Amino acid sequence: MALISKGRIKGLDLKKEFRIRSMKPYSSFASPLAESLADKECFPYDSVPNFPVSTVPGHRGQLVFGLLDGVPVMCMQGRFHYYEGYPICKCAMPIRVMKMVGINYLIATNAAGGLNEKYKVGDIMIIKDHVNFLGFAGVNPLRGPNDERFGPRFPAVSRAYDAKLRAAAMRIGKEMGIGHQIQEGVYTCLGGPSFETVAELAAMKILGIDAVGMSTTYEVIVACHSGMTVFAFSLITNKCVTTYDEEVMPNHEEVIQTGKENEEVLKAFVSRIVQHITQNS
Ligand SMILES: O=P(O)(O)O[C@H]1O[C@H](CO)[C@@H](O)[C@H]1O
Ligand code: HPA
Repeated sequence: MALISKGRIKGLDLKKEFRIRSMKPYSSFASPLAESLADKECFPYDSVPNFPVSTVPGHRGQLVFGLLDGVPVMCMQGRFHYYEGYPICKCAMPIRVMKMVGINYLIATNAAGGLNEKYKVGDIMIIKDHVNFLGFAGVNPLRGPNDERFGPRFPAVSRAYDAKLRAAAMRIGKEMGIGHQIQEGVYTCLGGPSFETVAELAAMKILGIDAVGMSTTYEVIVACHSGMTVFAFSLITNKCVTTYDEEVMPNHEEVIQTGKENEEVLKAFVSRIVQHITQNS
């Protein structure tokens, strides 16, 4: 989800480049947060020229524009993952569309497995940093010719996750009475779609990783490259299976179920962070 503000990127014309005028407003299904927006306009991904289409069960496929408690926002219902078969730059393309429509703040959320033993299912982990395993193998969304209109060839990402917003989110969590559920940690993105092996998780623990997923880092890199301010968090939807004798295996159903159970609290959390951003920017 992202906040729309003035100041579209110079030299880029969204209407011209994406023929946005040809997109038909559409509304059928929606996640509760996007559903709760006022004055919504929805655009299914397959109506946007050159846009990828989400193939993951539980991941919807439309862009939703509207007002969240009076603040103009753009939501993605359904994101793109490398394991779906798209090049990584295409997975991150919606972030560039956001930049082009004048967005300067990105709030990225994901479902992740809790590797840190202190984490419980249902915890919210504010992301303070990431380990981009895909990038270790050269799978970086900025690979290829650099488009200078968005940002520099070699962007720094060492402060990708805004420290002030992280602190504010921590405060907001406490004010909401969910302080005990809020964590702060390091997220990693794996290629997926297979979940991790026990040995892989043991290695990741040594690296200081707290939560494991298959998204977000490539979106954050692209947002950071184009100068957007980023806040991101993981909902810990399951505990990582770190021994060979656990009865339950990692599964997507548990991920979906935990997401559903926490919809309302996440919606309120995001809404309050959005209010904080508008009051402080
Ligand atoms: O990161 P998001 O898109 O929230 O989803 C996470 O949940 C799915 C696995 O259950 C994977 O797609 C993983 O990345
Ligand atoms: N591993 C990887 N990705 C995930 C997980 C997990 O345990 N849970 C949700 N997305």
